Amino acid sequence: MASLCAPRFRSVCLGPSTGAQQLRASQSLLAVLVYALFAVVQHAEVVAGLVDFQASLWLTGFFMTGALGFYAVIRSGLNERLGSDPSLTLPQMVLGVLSTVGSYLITGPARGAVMSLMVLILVFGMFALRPRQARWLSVFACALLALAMVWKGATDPLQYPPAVEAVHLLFAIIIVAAVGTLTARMAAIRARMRGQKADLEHALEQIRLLATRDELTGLSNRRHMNELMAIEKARQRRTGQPMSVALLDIDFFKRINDTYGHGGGDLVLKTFAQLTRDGLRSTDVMGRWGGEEFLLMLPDTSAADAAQCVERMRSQLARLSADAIAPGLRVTFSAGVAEVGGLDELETAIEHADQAMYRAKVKGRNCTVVAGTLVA
Ligand SMILES: Nc1nc2c(ncn2[C@@H]2O[C@H](COP(=O)(O)OP(=O)(O)OP(=O)(O)O)[C@@H](O)[C@H]2O)c(=O)[nH]1
Repeated sequence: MASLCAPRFRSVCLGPSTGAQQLRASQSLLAVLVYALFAVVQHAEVVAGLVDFQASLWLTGFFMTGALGFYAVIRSGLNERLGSDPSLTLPQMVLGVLSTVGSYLITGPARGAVMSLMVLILVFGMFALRPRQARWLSVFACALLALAMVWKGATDPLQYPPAVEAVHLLFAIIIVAAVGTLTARMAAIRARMRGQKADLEHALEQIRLLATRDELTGLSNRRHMNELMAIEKARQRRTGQPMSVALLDIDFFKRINDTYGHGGGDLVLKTFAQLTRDGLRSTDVMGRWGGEEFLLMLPDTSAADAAQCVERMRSQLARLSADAIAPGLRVTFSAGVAEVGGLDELETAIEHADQAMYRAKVKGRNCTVVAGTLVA
């Protein structure tokens, strides 16, 4: 029963969303509990005759309203629409500083203990504030405390003797400055770690791209093609659908290189890859198999349909004006198509496609041959 209630209680208190938003809600709820405890202690001070009841009531009203307000804003999700600090850390800490200074003003002889609360607030900031915010908060806390001390020293010197206030102020400045510096350092370390994490993610993405893509054409490389085909083959085994592969080899590519230079050859490869890829179904995958050779995988496609698809690519390529690459350049390719049969392994089908492509070359190039068919 308890285990059933716990998630429900959690969801009611922290909201249905998970991750960062739930963490924010739980932290603001924790702050509400800390303020409630603080109110209880303050009430004990009222009972002990150290704090005035009216003043305690006003202060308790102030910080409980503030804390519950922050919790309500975060629990409702409104904080996510409020700009760059959805955790509302800085405003929550400003509330903490104001409440602490308020408490210092009304606590009289026991006010020394209140100073430790200021440290607690700044330590909370260590985990969330940016360096600039942490410095700003330290200065704000010191300035506000100094004002409170000067004011009380001037208006209530019996309870707040100026000499004692001066000592309190000095200690407060030292402690707040030290904690503020540590907070700023911690924030800087966190910022550096965030940067390193982003660099690492970027590097991982680069490694993934390098491992799966052909650098020149942007197509899947041979290794990635093998992986994708193995996955597709496993799927095909389950569905019983046909699947075909086609090997496309640019004709007389050596001559293109010799005539237009290696740069011209590269441009032809890139243009060829772009053009042929654009005409494919989303499930078809085109990869660079080697040099000027490309492998096309066509799931749920018979060899005859695959050959038609390759012929469509051929007419698209024929319509391309290769003059943009080099005047008078004409690019054609020869292709071999093979169906990956029931028990045929992929390697066998690719071998058959390769042989068919070779026959297309022998036949005079710029044509497609389907494996297992007679060539006129
Ligand atoms: N520019 C460029 N050339 C490449 C690249 N990879 C391989 N090649 C060249 O592609 C040429 C392939 O030539 P061959 O294997 O003789 O084939 P081909 O000239 O296309 O003749 P057929 O295939 O019989 O029509 C070689 O000169 C390779 O150096 C590349 O990435 N860029």
